[in-house]
Amino acid sequence: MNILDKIIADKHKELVLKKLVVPVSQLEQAALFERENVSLAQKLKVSNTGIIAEHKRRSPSKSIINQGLNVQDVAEGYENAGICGMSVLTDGKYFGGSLDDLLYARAAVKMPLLRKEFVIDEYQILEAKANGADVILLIAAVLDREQIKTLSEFAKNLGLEVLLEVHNEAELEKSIMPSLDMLGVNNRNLKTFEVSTEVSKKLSEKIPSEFVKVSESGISSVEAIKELKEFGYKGFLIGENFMKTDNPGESAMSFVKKLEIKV
Ligand SMILES: O=C(O)c1ccccc1NCC(=O)[C@H](O)[C@H](O)COP(=O)(O)O
Repeated sequence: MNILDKIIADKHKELVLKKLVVPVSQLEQAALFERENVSLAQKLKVSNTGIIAEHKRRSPSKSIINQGLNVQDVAEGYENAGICGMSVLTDGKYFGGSLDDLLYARAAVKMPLLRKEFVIDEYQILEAKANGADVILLIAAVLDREQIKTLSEFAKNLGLEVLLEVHNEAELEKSIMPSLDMLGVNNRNLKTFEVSTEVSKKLSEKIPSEFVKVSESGISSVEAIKELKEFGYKGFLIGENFMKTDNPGESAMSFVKKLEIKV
């Protein structure tokens, strides 16, 4: 079993328990359920920099990254840095995140928030909405076409945007459909942890132009972003590079400033 299989097996168990503790009706009654969505796709389309910065305490590939920070401080720092949106990892077992992280980030900032989760069930999309997300992630490596269609349409009906993540051509080909807003290419192979921005470059020409292209993982320099922009990418998801520092917001701010000079 690779790490992705293990995560998904755990998600199935987690969901059985969660549904017993918090019924759908409770999620639908949350005050944030009525909140109007802020579009990440629109922000990326008009931005010169396109940074989506992630809150990531630890990960299966890197173990501990930074466990000593307050998510609200990180969110405020990122917003002050002028980034386009924030990704909040909500998986507890493998990433040290929680839905509370999403809720606290929402309380702190106005910018679009992506719930970074291994979504396999509509219930998780309701949780995302109830806890202040604007965007959900769907990972093609763990979903078939029918599931991508059902889950993305469900999210769209709730007013959420959908970032669909792929890592190879087969995943991309099976996933293209109108209910997606952004197509993300993960430079990290989630089964082997190998990372290369060449993956984004190779897949770029296969992504239809109506989708906002996002390059994810392993990005740590403005030069890498400059190169990826030449392949049509408008969004750049960065986690560890900011989170490994004592002040991710300040790191993001100096990164954005350097990028503005270069682009
Ligand atoms: O990051 C991991 O080790 C990982 C392992 C298994 C599944 C997903 C994983 N990461 C999720 C992500 O996609 C990244 O957190 C995100 O793209 C940011 O990556 P980075 O800038 O390299 O921290």
